[in-house]
Amino acid sequence: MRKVIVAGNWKMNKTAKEAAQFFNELKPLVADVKNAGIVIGAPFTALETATRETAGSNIKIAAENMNAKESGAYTGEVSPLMLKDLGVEYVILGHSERREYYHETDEIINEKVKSALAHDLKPILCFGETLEEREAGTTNDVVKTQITGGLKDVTAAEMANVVLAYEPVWAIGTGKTATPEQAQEVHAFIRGLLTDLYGKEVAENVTVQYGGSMNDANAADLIAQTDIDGGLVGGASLIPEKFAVIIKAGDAAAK
Ligand SMILES: O=C[C@H](O)COP(=O)(O)O
Repeated sequence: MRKVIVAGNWKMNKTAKEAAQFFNELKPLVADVKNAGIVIGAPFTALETATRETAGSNIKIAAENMNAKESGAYTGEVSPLMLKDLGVEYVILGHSERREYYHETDEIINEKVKSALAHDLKPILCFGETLEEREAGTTNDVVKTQITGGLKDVTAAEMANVVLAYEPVWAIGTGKTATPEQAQEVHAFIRGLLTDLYGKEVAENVTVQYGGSMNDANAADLIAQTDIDGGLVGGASLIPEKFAVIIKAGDAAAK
């Protein structure tokens, strides 16, 4: 059964104190959510607070990145063992901001995906085209390259623990959300690609989120699309009341 998951990606926002306040406000707003998964991606410095404040609740915690290695001379990096030690369950990987600002390639991202799975962390693998690539008509080529590159050597069995997030770069942080039709067109392509890679049964059960200016006003129409299974939300996930509306839209769609 394909799971709808609504995830927030706080990016470089919220101190540990602000994170505690956020969860105190969000938890009562979504306590009755039973059908959709809820995940919050928080900065490394807020992860311990986040897992403590959500222990025993229906909210799971994600890191926003990780190193593929378990330990070593990698100044400033955080390992999968460190994330597991904090009770983190998911890790966002391959976000376009990591690809753009920190030059993460499909090969680097694939190593991280495989390491996350090897350490019992669930990767949320991000991918998506730029405006130039969309205008050039190469959206499907870009999405195929990033998915096949990011999932290289990932087995059909491991796909049960993988979440995919289609995030058109031109929609991230811009307020220019893809229309439900635009998003569904690419999500249908992704479903077909997964069928080619892993077979129909696996493809039908992979959660594929949409991300890119999803908010409380447009979430329901996006998540209502056949092949959109929730969202990966940036700006709108920083505000408990707004993010609760998006979570409830996912919960309604999951019924
Ligand atoms: O990971 C989240 C995406 O980057 C979307 O961010 P946004 O909702 O602020 O456009």
